[in-house]
Amino acid sequence: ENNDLDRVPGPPKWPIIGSALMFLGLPPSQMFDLVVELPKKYGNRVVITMLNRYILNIYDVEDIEIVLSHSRNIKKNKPYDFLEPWLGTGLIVSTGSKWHRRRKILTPTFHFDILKSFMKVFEEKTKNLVVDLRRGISEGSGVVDVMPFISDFTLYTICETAMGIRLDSDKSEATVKYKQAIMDIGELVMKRLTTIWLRNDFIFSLHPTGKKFAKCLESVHSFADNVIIERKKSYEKDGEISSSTSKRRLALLDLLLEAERKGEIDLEGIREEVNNFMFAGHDTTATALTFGLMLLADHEDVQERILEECTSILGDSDRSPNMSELGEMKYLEAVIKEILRLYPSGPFIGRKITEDFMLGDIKIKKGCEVVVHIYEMQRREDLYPEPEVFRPERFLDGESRHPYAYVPFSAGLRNCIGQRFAKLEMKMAICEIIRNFRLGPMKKGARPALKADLVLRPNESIFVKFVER
Ligand code: HEM
Repeated sequence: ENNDLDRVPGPPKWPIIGSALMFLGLPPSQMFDLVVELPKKYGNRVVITMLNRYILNIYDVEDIEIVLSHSRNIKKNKPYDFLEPWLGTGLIVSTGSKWHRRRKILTPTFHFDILKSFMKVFEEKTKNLVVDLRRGISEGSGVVDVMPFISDFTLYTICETAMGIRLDSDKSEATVKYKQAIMDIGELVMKRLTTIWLRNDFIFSLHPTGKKFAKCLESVHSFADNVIIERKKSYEKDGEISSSTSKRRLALLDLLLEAERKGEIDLEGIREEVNNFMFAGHDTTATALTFGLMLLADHEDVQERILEECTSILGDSDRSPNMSELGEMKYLEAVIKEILRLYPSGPFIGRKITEDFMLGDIKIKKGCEVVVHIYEMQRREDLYPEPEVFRPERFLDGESRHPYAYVPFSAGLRNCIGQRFAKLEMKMAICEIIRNFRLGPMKKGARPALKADLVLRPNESIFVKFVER
């Protein structure tokens, strides 16, 4: 049968296995480089085939707009299946009416007033981060491997805002196990994704990676279940959320329990969503902040402008900014935009097409997969002059740009539900770090190789010099 995708360029295809050979056994960083090379070699639309799969890769802003703004092609593609044992069919993986229902239940969770109530958590966790960094600095003679510090910070923050649990101060065995499992599980999923034979359920279940994955799942699920059951008990007892234990900080879980009472979701569904938010809200912001500190360390002028802006808004006071003050920080906002332009935490996202549609002059048929390459698009010379240069000013000088030229949080119906949460958290963290420290690079202009992971990651540790202000 005639398929327009057969006319689209791409790497050599062999019978049956298609282009799979070129990816086989590649370490993650080489895989990432290979993907980045594809449009340079084949143009703005590249087709890869694999067994019976057709995967169209797109890099052009107009194509990306058509795909992301499509109101019915909202199903995720194949690789997301491997997240299912962990995330179920929660908001990230679900589709169709289930996705619509869940999105409706969860949207109010990111309402302005609820985000405002999270500010206390952001503030407290940021203060702890500064203290931890100070310890790291003295242990490392001024040099810090930033990712582990930032990763703890974002994990503690999402955990407390989503479930009301303090992972940082709770040293009980279940909590320690949970933290470790959450840290390990993404890596194990990634290993499975990149190792062809581990994709088979039976082989995976017998392999050490699969066994470790099963253990992690057990810890994650039993921890989440306990939190939910406890919360439900006190919810039922009080008829409302007891403010003494929650301090009104359990917004996500509150809303979900409320929805359960109305019969809109069951306990299994609540567990799914708790897991979805613990995942989506942790690594994404951790990796963005880590790349951000690397870029800031290289640009002292940008640090100075951030500091000037903080001082002009907060004066001599050393208190943390509140939500409206963070809103006034337009330069910091541009800094965060520029960080996420260069290092979007989700470098590419995929769809499985459920309804034929036209992508310009080619017909995309039901069953094929489309991968939107956010990372490469946001580094296109025609959209961003000197694309590799970190220059927050490009978001301040009124340059006009295609509305889909900047989509680190995706766009359309399946955009990131947590984007305002993420921006507030990042703003608070960068603001407080810059107020306390002057950052410097280990080697000016050095950029780590990147690797394809569940989120974009550096292939090696990122070290930054910290000097107390
Ligand atoms: C800098 C940080 C972040 C970035 C760059 C980011 C990016 C994205 C992207 C690109 C998507 C679309 C994924 C896809 O189509 O497969 C997405 C979806 C999602 N994000 Fe984020 N995200 C960030 C932080 C957060 C945070 C903090 C939360 C939660 C508190 C969150 C929750 C979600 C959820 C639940 C979805 C699925 C939404 C749906 O399909 O309806 N994200 N995010």
